[in-house]
This record gives sequence, structure tokens and C-alpha cells, in this order.
Amino acid sequence: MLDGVILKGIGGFYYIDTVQGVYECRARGIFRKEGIRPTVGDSVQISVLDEANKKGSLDVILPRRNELIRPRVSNIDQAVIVFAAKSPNMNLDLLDRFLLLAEEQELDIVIVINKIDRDKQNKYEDAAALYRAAGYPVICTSAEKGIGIEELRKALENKISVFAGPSGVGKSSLINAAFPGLELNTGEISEKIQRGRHTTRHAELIRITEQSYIVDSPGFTSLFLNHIPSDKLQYYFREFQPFLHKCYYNGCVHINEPDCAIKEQIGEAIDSRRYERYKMLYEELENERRN
Ligand SMILES: Nc1nc2c(ncn2[C@@H]2O[C@H](COP(=O)(O)OP(=O)(O)OP(=O)(O)O)[C@@H](O)[C@H]2O)c(=O)[nH]1
Ligand SMILES: [Zn+2]
Repeated sequence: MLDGVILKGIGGFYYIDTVQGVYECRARGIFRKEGIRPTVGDSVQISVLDEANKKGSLDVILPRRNELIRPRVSNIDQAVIVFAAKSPNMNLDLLDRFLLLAEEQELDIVIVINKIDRDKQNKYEDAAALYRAAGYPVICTSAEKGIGIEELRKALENKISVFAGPSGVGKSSLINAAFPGLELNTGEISEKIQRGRHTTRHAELIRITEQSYIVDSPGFTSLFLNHIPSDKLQYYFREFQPFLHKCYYNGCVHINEPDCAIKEQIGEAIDSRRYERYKMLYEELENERRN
């Protein structure tokens, strides 16, 4: 038996990365009978059937740490959420939505602010400080000028990471800058998320170092949050966590209640802009629920 990771699945074959290279495997029938679908990112065990042609049989799927639906991948450790300092301008409302989705999946999170070479007044530092204070690691980069690339590479070490973020912020450029050997085609990722295309490509893992992989896919493709119950929202704001059980009322949602420990922290441990976004998202989720 050989340990491996499923890199991709095509037409009933799974391509499995092991210390001895990549093997093309069919899955044992037992998985189908048990309703288990081998998924990109799965940790597996294979037996080698034909070493010369690198063919094997996928025998065991180890328990999953987590499963993302879109893209469909398992065992993701980390979301790398990329925004640009300029062109397109940083949209913090959108950033908070990406954060919520990643928090909900219990992923580690790294925020990357790219294209800092375009921001002559260094306004991005404000956003970096805001999110660092909220408890997130923030890496400021320029794929073009090679700034912050070493730090990004370090952050990806020994992890399976998925990149997410709006189109055109430089996700592919960053990956290319950090791992020149991969030669990811910058146009390729955008092509995949063009709407109305029927060539739905499945997610695929790309090995970037010995034990690190990235998901080759547009990242979270759906930014709809309406599946999140409004009273759960508070758990996805990191900086709220130390104060959540200090409110006077059990079940406080920190909107209109008196003696609210969260509201007391606004301007202190909690930035008012983040609190405002919490309120806005709370109302949005409440409206969805009522409709
Ligand atoms: N000035 C500057 N331009 C950059 C930087 N990084 C990327 N770009 C440019 O921004 C454009 C978009 O970069 P991509 O890497 O394709 O962006 P992406 O996020 O992968 O976009 P999608 O594939 O649409 O999701 C390209 O023209 C890049 O050359 C940077 O650090 N500074
Ligand atoms: Zn409260």
C-alpha cells in the first residue's frame, strides 16, 4: 500500500500523487456501493498494479478533515483571500463575505493585498491594519515588483491552499511569481469562470512543493451567504470571540440589546467598520430568512 493524495479525477480515473510519483488509478467498486465519491484532495492508499505504466488501484480513502462544495475538494487547510490595493479597488464588503465563507468552513485564512506598487499613497496599509487587528494574517505583495512573495511562499508551506478573490486581483500572477516552474497560464483561470460556459472544469490540485498543494480553480465561486443562520454570523467575526459570552442577555445578537459586550468594544477591540458590516450582513440574513 502506498499513501497518496488525489490530484484530479477524469472519466473514472484518479491521478494520485505519492512519493513514487503520480499513478493513474481506478477506484475499487466498494466505494460506489457505499456511496463514497473519491474527491480531489482526499488522502488515500493505493496498490500499484503496473509500475512501468504507473497504474494502480485506489483502495482506501482516509477520513476527510473537511469538504468544500464549490469547488468540490476535500482536506483544504487554508483559504488565501486575495484583493488588490488598486485596480480593482479594494472592496471590503466583498472581502468580509469571502472571510465569512472561509470561517464557516473552518479554514485557516491568509489575506493577501496585491498590487501595492499601484497604490502610491500606501492606502492599503489602513486595510492591512484593520484586518490584522481583527486577527488575520495579512501579506502585502506586488507580483509585478516581487514584493512579499517570499512571505507568501512561506504561508503556503505544508498546506493545501485554495486561492479566492475577485477577478483580476492577481491570483495567477502571485502563484507564478512564487512558483515560476508552474507556469500557470494567467488567462486560464479567468477563462474557467466565464459564465455561460458548459465546459465545467473540475478542481485540480497542483503540487507546489514537497508537501504543499494549491487548488487550481477560481476559488469559492459562490458568494451567496443565505445558507448561514443569522444568529451564527457572530461566530464568524474573529474579533468578537473573546466577548461573545459577556453580554447581559443569553442569545444576544448585538444589535438592539442593552448591556452588550460587543457594542461596548466598538472603537476598542472591535473596529466600527467591521461592526457596521456585521449589522448589515445580519439584517441581510434576517431578511432572507423572513422571505
Ligand atoms: N501593477 C501590478 N499589476 C499586477 C500585479 N499582479 C497582477 N497584475 C496584473 O493584473 C492583471 C490580472 O492578473 P491575474 O493574475 O490574471 O489576476 P487573477 O486574479 O488571476 O484574475 P482571474 O484569473 O480573472 O481570477 C494582469 O494584467 C497582471 O499583469 C501587481 O502586483 N502589480
Ligand atoms: Zn451582545
